Amino acid sequence: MTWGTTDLTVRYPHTLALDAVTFAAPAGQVSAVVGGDGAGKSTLLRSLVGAVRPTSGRVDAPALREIGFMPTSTGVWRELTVAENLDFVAAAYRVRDRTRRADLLDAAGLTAVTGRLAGDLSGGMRQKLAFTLAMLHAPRLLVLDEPSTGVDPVSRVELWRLIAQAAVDGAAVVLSTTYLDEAERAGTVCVLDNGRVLRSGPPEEVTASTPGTITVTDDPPDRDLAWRRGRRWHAWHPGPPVPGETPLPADMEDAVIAATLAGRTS
Ligand SMILES: Nc1ncnc2c1ncn2[C@@H]1O[C@H](COP(=O)(O)OP(=O)(O)OP(=O)(O)O)[C@@H](O)[C@H]1O
Repeated sequence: MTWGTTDLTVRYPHTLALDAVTFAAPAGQVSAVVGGDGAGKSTLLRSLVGAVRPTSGRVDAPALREIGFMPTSTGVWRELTVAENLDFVAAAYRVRDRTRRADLLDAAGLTAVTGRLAGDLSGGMRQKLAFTLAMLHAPRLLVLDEPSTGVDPVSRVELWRLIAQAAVDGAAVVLSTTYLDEAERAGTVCVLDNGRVLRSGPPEEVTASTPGTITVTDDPPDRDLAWRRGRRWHAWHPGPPVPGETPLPADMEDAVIAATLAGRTS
């Protein structure tokens, strides 16, 4: 089963947030949506869960009770304990399977803190609780809006393990992220800018289709066409390599930035 959108356009009063976006999220896979601030990531994810009404185009998603959604604001009740958060969602979705609940808590490393207020958890633990809540009713479509933002690198690894497992167990997982190294782990990547799809496909196809030439430099000729990587800069221009230039093979971060620059300069 594949969920997704076809030619989806969403217009807010002063903004065209999505412009004819076609996006596929197959079951058993993690599909990542990437792009800068305001690219339209949240609007696409919220459209999939029925929280945003399409201006035109189509959304294919399962019934609401078969969708799990983790919004950017984490989606936990801070004044409830971990156990009470789970009870609340279990009651709402009529989940009676205590084993699943215990297994998810265990996998998320939260078993020892079930009596703690969600508001007193660390940021990473809170994200894992939010993920557990979104997963509890075994949704067929799991939509996660920037699940790892603000999570430390160790917790990010653990969170990714849980996310990948949800896909292995058969869910179609859609997540947005601004961490482009993470997108490299997804089955497919959709690069958005200004509401348009710039690239989509498996990560290696997206990086292989990087336009123009990227080089490493200490002193980029045009800082609008360059980005910092560690202590050095990566610089981009739209043409093929010029004599004397050593082009750099793009990773996901380079590919997304180059595609965005190409989209804006063409
Ligand atoms: N409810 C709304 N009303 C009006 N404009 C909105 C609304 N929600 C989002 N927008 C605008 O639509 C565009 C896309 O926003 P969206 O939140 O989908 O982007 P995003 O890629 O998720 O960005 P960010 O990572 O900054 O949240 C932006 O220009 C934003 O200002």
